[in-house]
Amino acid sequence: MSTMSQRYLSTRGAEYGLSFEDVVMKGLASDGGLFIPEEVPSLPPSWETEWRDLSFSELAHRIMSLYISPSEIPSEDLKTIIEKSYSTFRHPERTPVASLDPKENLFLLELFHGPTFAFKDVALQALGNFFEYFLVRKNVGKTGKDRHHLTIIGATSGDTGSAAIYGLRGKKDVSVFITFPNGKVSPIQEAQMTSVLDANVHNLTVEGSFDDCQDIVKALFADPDLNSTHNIGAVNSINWARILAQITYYFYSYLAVTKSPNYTKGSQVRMVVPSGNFGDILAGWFAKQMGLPVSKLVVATNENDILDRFFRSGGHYTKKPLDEPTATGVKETHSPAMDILVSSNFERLLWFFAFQTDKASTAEERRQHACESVSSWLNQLKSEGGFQVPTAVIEAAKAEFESERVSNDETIATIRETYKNCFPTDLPSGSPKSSKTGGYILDPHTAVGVAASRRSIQRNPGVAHISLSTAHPAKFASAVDLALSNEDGYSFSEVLPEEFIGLEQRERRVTAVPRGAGWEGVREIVKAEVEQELQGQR
Ligand SMILES: Cc1ncc(COP(=O)(O)O)c(C=O)c1O
Ligand SMILES: N[C@@H](CCOP(=O)(O)O)C(=O)O
Repeated sequence: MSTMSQRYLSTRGAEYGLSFEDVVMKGLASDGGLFIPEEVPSLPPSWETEWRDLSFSELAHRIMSLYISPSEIPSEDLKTIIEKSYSTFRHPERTPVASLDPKENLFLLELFHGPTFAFKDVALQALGNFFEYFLVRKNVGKTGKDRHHLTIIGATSGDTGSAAIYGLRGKKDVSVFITFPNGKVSPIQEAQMTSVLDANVHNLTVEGSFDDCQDIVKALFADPDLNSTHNIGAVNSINWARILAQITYYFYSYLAVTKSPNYTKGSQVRMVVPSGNFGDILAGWFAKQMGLPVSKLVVATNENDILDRFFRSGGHYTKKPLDEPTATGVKETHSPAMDILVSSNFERLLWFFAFQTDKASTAEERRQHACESVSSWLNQLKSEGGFQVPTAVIEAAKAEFESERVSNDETIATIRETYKNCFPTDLPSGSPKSSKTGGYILDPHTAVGVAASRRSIQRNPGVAHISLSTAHPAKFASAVDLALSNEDGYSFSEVLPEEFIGLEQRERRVTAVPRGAGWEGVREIVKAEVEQELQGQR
């Protein structure tokens, strides 16, 4: 038997009553919507005492069990999947917390201790193992063409791609295609992806931006031809498993911070999240909705600020700023993984706020209305470039969220000021700091979050802030060098993990999608490369 939080529906209403396996394997719903649980589960009443001293994997097991029926994945199997996923992390705590600025109650949640040094590993190590688990089960006793073969298609601005590749390389019955914007990911990120030569890994460069790559992926999901011949799957945060796996570190860090000697007992906790596609902070919202006592979630954007404009404009979600109608798309910033014009996961959040604020008397009617509202908003986004949500929806959103926009200059200044002024004494092993001065070295995405945290602290003195550190600075050498090259004791080579040494010189494999080939061109490449890969196995 499954509970409502273990059953899933599409935000646009065409599919409902799906299992966790269905939504993981499909990725995107057939109506273009995103899968969400029919209900957000509540926490057991004694969760805080019971969960306080659990390991990261044990905590993940408790949380995931609320969303995955044991009739689908027996509890012991789920435990094995989780333990395998996090055994690849370098730090025993998996996502440790450091006291970045104890005087200000500012903590940093380090999410970069996984194989590719970014927060995406937390979800993509698990997703790779979920795929493997379901494929092994589907293929018992099958051979050759009868085997279920999954074709993963993803878009990346740098981090999802490498984390997905590391989560899936060499796995049986799955091919992974990653599209990324040519020249717009950092050299280390590009090398991380293209130096993986396993036969089931395919990198494709696209002329354009991350949004162009994301549009190609969505068009491929909507293509009946490809879907009837290949089983298409997703690794982007459109895949529900990505959001689910990330919920764990919101609980883990809350419990870690409230146990820290640097935490003032009883003070409220805010969490600040550098945001692009809204997948990371959405997991925080699920945690809060389940009952995690976080007083506010703060969305931190770079100059690609559609989310910040939504909150500040009273609920207008629009690709182009109202006062900048001639703006022509995504800006290139020092935090390139967040150079995203449209945040795909926002649809999930809007669905819940539409559902919660609807006045209909039954949950069934409210669900249907929420699907209708979301479908109409997303249609408007496509046809008119934006939409306005009702007052009740923006008010509900503001009760849970605040937002900050951080400029390029502020990003660099924050990396510099942190290096000069923050010398945490409780640093986890593998944290990036100068061995001469002890100054902490932020990556530019994390710096966007820290700058937003500083502003939030000014308005809310005494409130504990957990700022999410989403990547290791070594992935973004140019921004870090720009901020620190003149600073005493700084040397980039010192923060370079041994895993990155020589990476850029390794042999690579990548296919360039011809300019103007569009999603149809990508489809033909996918078909040809899958065929070639399968022939190689026969
Ligand atoms: C390093 C880094 N920080 C922040 C983000 C933004 O996260 P999200 O897209 O889940 O909002 C990304 C990309 O997604 C990233 O790679
Ligand atoms: N920043 C991301 C962009 C893709 O977002 P996703 O979270 O939806 O996979 C990246 O690094 O690729």
